Amino acid sequence: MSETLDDEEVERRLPADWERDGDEIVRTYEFDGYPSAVTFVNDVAEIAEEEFHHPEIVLRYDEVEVRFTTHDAGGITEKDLRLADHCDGEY
Ligand SMILES: C[C@H](O)[C@H](O)[C@H]1CNC2=NC(N)=NC(=O)C2=N1
Repeated sequence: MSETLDDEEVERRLPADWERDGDEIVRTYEFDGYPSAVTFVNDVAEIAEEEFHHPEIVLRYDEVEVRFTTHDAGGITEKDLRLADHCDGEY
């Protein structure tokens, strides 16, 4: 099982544009409209399934909020940081 990262390491390694919210990391991506937001959600869902590490996603008209935490570990792990990078790569 993945080990949770300590506060300093999360702060140091959190990708730009991501924030920490308790035991989660979160980023809100902005889009020019709903269709492109939905496309992004599908891209994220594909990666999440490939990596078997799934975010909470809130789909709004022109933005998508993505939240990661590692439920199995009860906090933020390497997996969350890695998936955050994957999501940024799809944006
Ligand atoms: C049984 C457990 O849900 C699975 O091992 C996977 C599925 N996707 C997951 N996604 C996230 N974000 N955290 C997990 O701990 C996790 N676990």
